[in-house]
Amino acid sequence: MPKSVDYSELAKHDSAEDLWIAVNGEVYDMTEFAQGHPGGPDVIYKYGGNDASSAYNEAHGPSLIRKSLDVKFHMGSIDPKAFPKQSQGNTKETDEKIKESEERPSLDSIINLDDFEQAATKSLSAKAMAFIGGGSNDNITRDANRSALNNIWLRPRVMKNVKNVNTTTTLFGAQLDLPVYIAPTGGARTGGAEGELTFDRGAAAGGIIHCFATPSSYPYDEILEATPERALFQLYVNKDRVQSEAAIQKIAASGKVKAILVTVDVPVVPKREDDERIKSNEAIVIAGVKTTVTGGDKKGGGLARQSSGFIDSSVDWSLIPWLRSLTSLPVLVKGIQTAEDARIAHSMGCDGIVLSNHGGRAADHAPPAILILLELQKHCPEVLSSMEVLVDGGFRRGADIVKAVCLGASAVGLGRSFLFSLSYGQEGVERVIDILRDEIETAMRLCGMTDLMRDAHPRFINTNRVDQLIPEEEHPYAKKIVRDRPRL
Ligand SMILES: Cc1cc2nc3c(=O)[nH]c(=O)nc-3n(C[C@H](O)[C@H](O)[C@H](O)COP(=O)(O)O)c2cc1C
Repeated sequence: MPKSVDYSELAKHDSAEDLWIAVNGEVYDMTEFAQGHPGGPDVIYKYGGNDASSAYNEAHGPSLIRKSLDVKFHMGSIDPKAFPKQSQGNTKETDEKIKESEERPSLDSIINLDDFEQAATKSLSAKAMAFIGGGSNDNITRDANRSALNNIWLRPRVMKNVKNVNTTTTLFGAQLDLPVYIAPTGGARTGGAEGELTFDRGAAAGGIIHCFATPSSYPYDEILEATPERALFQLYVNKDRVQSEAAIQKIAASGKVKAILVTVDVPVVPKREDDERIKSNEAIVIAGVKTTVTGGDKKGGGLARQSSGFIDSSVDWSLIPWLRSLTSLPVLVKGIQTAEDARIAHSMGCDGIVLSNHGGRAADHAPPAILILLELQKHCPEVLSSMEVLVDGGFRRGADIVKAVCLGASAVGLGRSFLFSLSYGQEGVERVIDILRDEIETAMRLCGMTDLMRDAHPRFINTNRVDQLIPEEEHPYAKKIVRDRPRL
């Protein structure tokens, strides 16, 4: 019989050094856990001594907290009616943010992937939209991902009998109907429905594959249970390596995970200003909680930057042999942005790489994803022919995917579009896949291709408008300046 905790007892534990919160009628001691929370400690501090159910439920599956914490941190049960009116404001906050679903367009009226983003503004909170939609700093790379794709032209060939077309492919032993996967997005429940669980079911129904993220909204065993056959797993290496080892063992034991994508492009959480603005406003209401974060520094809100928490920023290439010693699953490095690093990954014996700038959420001004693919074509085509090369960032049209495959990509990942589709549950996810299938097949037919993976070739595209953006390996004229006399 769990101990019963009353509100006055909960309310006493409201500081960073002694932090209890209530979630869905259960009280947990979060003092130790808060610092390692993937979303940063502040959001937990904010609810110290109080009910955090609404905020928790927006981004997490119901059982995650119970399964992530040692049983000794479960302090007992609390009757939700025990909360005084003002502290039930959390629910009101969510109600205000989750707008009336009647405003939302019907799924039938959604005809492209941008429509999903537009529709999501009707059902998601401003905070969720900022978290999902935002990139780093000025969003230069986020937006350039798309504009670079838009600057690559197709070269349609005609009279090719395109009555029947084939878009299927194989990725790490998984048969896919399309060379497309759901890119890993932490806390997918922020987009709606059952986050990762909905992605797994939707990907299976639509004949593609989902890569679930280390900071998932649900415990891994629940995600794997919802996965009929196959999935990919994205790994952020934890400062506490034991936790990463345990995660790898758990996902490998399921037999469903086909490959591990280890993400290396965010050794620190960059400055995500869209997200930070909203978080920093909320930080003002952190009342009576002792925390070193006060809601702003000279660079801005700063909260996202201080939530890098669990990611190990000391990771270097010795990571690859370490991963190899733990698992025989294929290992891909996610976040490769130069030909130099693609070559190193190749020489380290990785099974693949993911060309990605994290959807413009890592280094702002990093190159657009499709241009990294061109850089590899120019400087190290051997990498493309001997490893699986995945790419993500800004892909929104079937023709975008055809362009990437023409340049040698094995498959293309999409993050935000799938998150926005969650507002419509599994049907939304399947609809994204159907739209992409239709657009890919149409682009193939219009260009004279019948079998995508066989026929795709750079001759189907014209990259003249972006070719001057592909760097030489050495700067054409600038040299590192070594001073030959001491500074004055
Ligand atoms: C809300 C959100 C959360 C993300 N979380 C992760 C993550 O936990 N791990 C990771 O490797 N990439 C993460 N990504 C990056 C995606 O895997 C992918 O690189 C990016 O979304 C592709 O760009 P797109 O959104 O323009 O399709 C995230 C992206 C978004 C939008």
